[in-house]
Order: sequence, then C-alpha cells, then structure tokens
Amino acid sequence: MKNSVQIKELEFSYDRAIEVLDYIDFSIPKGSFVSVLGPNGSGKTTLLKNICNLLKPNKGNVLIDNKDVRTIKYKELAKKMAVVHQGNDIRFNFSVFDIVLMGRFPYLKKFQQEQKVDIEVAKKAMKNTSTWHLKEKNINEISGGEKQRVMIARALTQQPEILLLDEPISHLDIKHQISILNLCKKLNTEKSLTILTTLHDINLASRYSDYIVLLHEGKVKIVDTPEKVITKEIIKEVYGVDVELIKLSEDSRPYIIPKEVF
Ligand SMILES: Nc1ncnc2c1ncn2[C@@H]1O[C@H](COP(=O)(O)OP(=O)(O)OP(=O)(O)O)[C@@H](O)[C@H]1O
Repeated sequence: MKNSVQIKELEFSYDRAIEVLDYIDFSIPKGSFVSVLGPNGSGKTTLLKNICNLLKPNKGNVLIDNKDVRTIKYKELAKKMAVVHQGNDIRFNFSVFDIVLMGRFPYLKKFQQEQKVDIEVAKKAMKNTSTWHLKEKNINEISGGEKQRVMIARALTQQPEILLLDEPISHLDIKHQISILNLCKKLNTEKSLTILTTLHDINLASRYSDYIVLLHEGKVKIVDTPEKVITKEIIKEVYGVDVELIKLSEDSRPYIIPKEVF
C-alpha cells in the first residue's frame, strides 16, 4: 500500500531543553482514516504542526508522497494537504462565504478572480458541512461550533488529497460531531481522502479510524488498529484511568466506559 505521509525519526522541541516530540516514526497509508490520541500535552497539536510544515523538526523529517514537506512549494502543498487548526481567530470582518472561498487560493493566479467552478466547489463544501445558511454572516458573529464547521468547509474547498484536523469536533454538539465525522468518512471511502485527525473522544476514534496513533509524553506508545490500541491496560498506562471495555454486536470495535465514577 502507498503511503501519503511518512514521519521519519522526528524530534521536536519548542525550546531546546525540553523534548516535546521524541523519535516519532510512522506512516499513513493513502486513503486511510487515522486518529491521533493522547492525554493533554502529549504532543498531538505539535505533531500536526510539524506534519504541515508550520514547525520545523530538530531532527528527522516528514514526507508527503515521498517528498520532504519542506521542499514543497506553498501552493503545491495546499493542493495536496488542507489543515484545520484549533482556535481559528480571524481578526478581519470577512463574510463566511469569503472565508470559505479563500480555500481556492492554491488554484488561482495572482490577482485572479474566482471563477464559477470555484464558487461551486465552495458552495458544495458549505452544503456538506451544513454552513450554507451562514454564508452572508460575518465570520466573527457565528458560534464556535459553526466556525469550526466553516473552517472544515474552507479546507474541503481546497480539494486536498490529505486532510489534517486538530480537534475538529471539540465545539460541536453530538449531532454535528457525527455529521462531520460521517462526512470525513464518506470522503475517505468514496474519494480516498486521507484523514489525519487529533481527537479526545476515544470511542469516536475507535468507531471511525482505520488506525490510531497513541501519543504519551511526546512518544508514540502504539500505532495500530483500534482493537489493538484500545485495551484496559494501555488506557490505564497512558491516561491513568480504569475502564471497562464493551463491544457492540454490529462491529468489532472496542468502546470504553470509565470505572472510577462515584
Ligand atoms: N508554543 C509553545 N511554546 C512552548 N511550549 C509549547 C507550545 N505549544 C505547546 N507547548 C508544549 O508542548 C507540549 C505539547 O503540547 P501540544 O499542544 O502539542 O499537546 P496536545 O497533545 O495537543 O495537548 P491538548 O490535548 O491539551 O490539546 C506541552 O507540554 C505544551 O505545554
């Protein structure tokens, strides 16, 4: 199987004294759905930022389709990979539609106006993320969950081959959590879009992922299928929580219920 992303012997620190990522080495097969899990501060966001070339590793490198990400031109990379970061503070008063349409920048020449096709792509992405009704609103006058969906629409407007998502469902209610993950899964199965997402919800990660990368204190504890990663022993070791595992009859995936509840 071909790999979309290869992370090779990667090490990173914000200040040289403290290693934040320590020898990260794994590959993401083309068209797979991969979740990055791990406790607060384990390095998930930092890893994503290294993968999309926002941070530079101290050692090792990231290959996208066998090319070092640091050698790929900005627009070329933006056609391959779209990223939805956490936070998304936008200082200017753009309309939601203008923000989504900005996702077409890799396809436009300098000062070139968006064409009909660009508008159609943006509209489709907004319909898919249930944000079309927000199109005329000011980006700073919508809710946190709505903004999160708008930023996903913008990323999809880039028509990438790889989608990197940092906590994409953290502000969403259960209905929108499921609809965003279902959309990702649909694009993943039907269009072979490679998905790499950080998540905190272990059960949703188990339900949707082909593979889970579990980070612990800046190191990869395990990369494997949900069945192999989500065990009582591993969850206890990494999160320090006792859990019960359950399996539903309709799928073979493990789900957890915490035991330490009073
Ligand atoms: N800009 C920064 N400068 C210095 N240290 C940072 C910076 N950003 C993060 N860190 C530190 O790097 C480590 C990893 O942080 P990171 O945000 O990658 O973790 P995370 O797994 O995404 O956490 P969370 O689940 O809380 O979002 C933490 O110890 C954090 O304090």
